[in-house]
This record gives sequence, C-alpha cells and structure tokens, in this order.
Amino acid sequence: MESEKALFNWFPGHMNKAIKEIQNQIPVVDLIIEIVDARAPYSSQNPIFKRILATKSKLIIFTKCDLADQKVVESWKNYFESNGNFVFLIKNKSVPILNDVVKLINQITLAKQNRDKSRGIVNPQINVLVIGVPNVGKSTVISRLSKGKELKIGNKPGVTRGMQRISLDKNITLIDTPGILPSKFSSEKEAINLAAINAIKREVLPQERFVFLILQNLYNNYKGALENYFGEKLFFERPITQEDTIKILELTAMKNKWAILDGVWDIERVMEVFIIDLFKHKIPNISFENPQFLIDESKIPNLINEISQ
Ligand SMILES: Nc1nc2c(ncn2[C@@H]2O[C@H](COP(=O)(O)OP(=O)(O)OP(=O)(O)O)[C@@H](O)[C@H]2O)c(=O)[nH]1
Repeated sequence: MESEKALFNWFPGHMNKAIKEIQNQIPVVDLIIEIVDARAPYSSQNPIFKRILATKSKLIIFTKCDLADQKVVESWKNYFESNGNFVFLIKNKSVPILNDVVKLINQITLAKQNRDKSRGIVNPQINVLVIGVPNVGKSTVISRLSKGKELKIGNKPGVTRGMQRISLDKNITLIDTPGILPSKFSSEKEAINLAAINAIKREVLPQERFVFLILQNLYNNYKGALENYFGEKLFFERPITQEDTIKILELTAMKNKWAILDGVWDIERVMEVFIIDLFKHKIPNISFENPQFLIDESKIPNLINEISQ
C-alpha cells in the first residue's frame, strides 16, 4: 500500500486526536470489532488500524448485507476468515444480534478469560474496541448491541464523535470510537468506493468521474440491474467507456425530456438523480468490490471491473 501513489489527501483534523485516544486504549483492549460496509468491506477497512492494532484479535462485522451482492459477501467472509479474522454478517436490520455477538466475543477471548481465571480473577473483564470508517453503521450496531440505548445515528459521514463505553454483558465492555478515515487514499478506486458507501463526501471527487467509474463497475457486474434502473436494454461492449456512459446519460435525459437548450441534453441532472438514487439503494444487491483476484495485500483490486477485464 505504501508504494502506491496517494492520490487523495483528506483528513479532518479531529481524526488525529481520535487516533491518539485510540492508541492510548490499546494496552487494555482484548479484541477489536471492526465494522465494515458489506458492499465495500476492503475499502472500508482502515489501514491506520491495520498497523496500530495488528497484534489484537479482530472480529469483522459486516453491516448492510441486505444492500449487497450475497455471493460477493460470502467471498469476502471467506477471504477475511482465511486471513485469521472472525466474521459476523448482519443480514438484516431487525433480527436481534446481541446473543450471537456476545457468544462470539466470549469464544474469541476464551484463552484470555481462562488465563485470568487461573490467576484467581473470578469474572474476567473483556474490553472490546469498536472501530469503523464513517457511516458504515457503527452507531446502529452499537445501539442494537446495547439494547436500544439512546445514541446519535445519522446518514451523514462523521456523525459519531468521542469515545463511549458501553456495558454489553456482565464481563464485556465496548469502547466506541469516532468514525475514522484513512489519512490518505491509496487509489482513486478506494476513494470512489468510500464515496459510494457514503463514508466520505462524494464532493471530494469530480462528479463525472465518480458516475463514470460507478456505471462502469455496475455495467460490468450487474448489467441487468442497471438496465432495470434505466428502463433500457444496454448493448455496449464490456468494459464500457466514458463515451458509452455519456450515451446512457443522454438517452436518459432524452427520455425524461431534460434539456438545457434545444438538442442539448441535461446529463448533469441525470448524474445528480443517479447519485441520489444510488444512495437511496435503488439499484439493489450490488457490491462495489470483490476479493476474487485479491492475491495479496500489495495488489488490491478495489472494483470488480478490474478483475473481469
Ligand atoms: N440498509 C441498511 N442500512 C443500515 C444498516 N446499518 C446501518 N444502516 C444505515 O446507515 C446509516 C448510517 O448508520 P450509522 O449507524 O449512523 O453509521 P455510523 O457508522 O455510526 O456513522 P458515523 O456517525 O458517521 O460514524 C443510517 O442511515 C442507518 O440507518 C444495515 O444493516 N442495512
């Protein structure tokens, strides 16, 4: 990752402070829960934490599986498990998760608990640090785990602030952390993925480029879903080019009679509507990245289209 050119630099000041606070907690932490968005679980992992929390056991909780491609989610689960992590999938928003997560935490930390017991500690305490980039659904998970205790939840990047301690069970304490972004994005595609899951503001990327790369990815992997969305059969060769995507946008503007001038179609408006619809999940069951060809961490295909070409 270090060798890749950092294309973007986007690091709100408060995040440095939060990272220092997290570092201070490391000695008392027994387990990390990293919350990731199932549609882009690799991009939504924070490399800063990979380094500073490398020695700790990790449970990766996938949120938003209901919005993702189920097959791709399973591949990611296998990928992370084969790299020594534990994985828990939140498949829908309403099924209770507390008992399963508590069971998993106890299972993962069993050796530590047994060690403490052998030293005479009757009720060994487990501290779990919960991390995740903004908007992955961390507050939602914590709120579900803490039985609905009042927490701030929103659909804007960076709503969660500060570190809260939440008692989960008689022996488990969660330490919540603010949503923290990587200090640099290693590639444009990683930034696009983070914008696609609303972890960073989409405005940090040029709109046309964002829409092109998302459309290219979706056309390569979910052509049928894209055709349903646009209400058109699409006949471009894979991978579609930027010119092809402009044709799709123009066609949509024509169908809607959205013109700036006579014969000049308002593709800006189509792009705006497409982005809003993407964030409203109007194209269902899509993933933005796939582990299929992820051979090692120095070769990271961030979007599925890289793989299928
Ligand atoms: N469809 C779906 N939406 C979810 C799920 N989990 C969370 N959300 C939605 O995602 C949005 C962000 O959720 P939050 O829990 O506020 O995310 P966060 O990670 O705490 O965000 P920050 O405060 O920015 O760090 C909200 O609109 C949630 O309702 C899920 O499993 N499925």
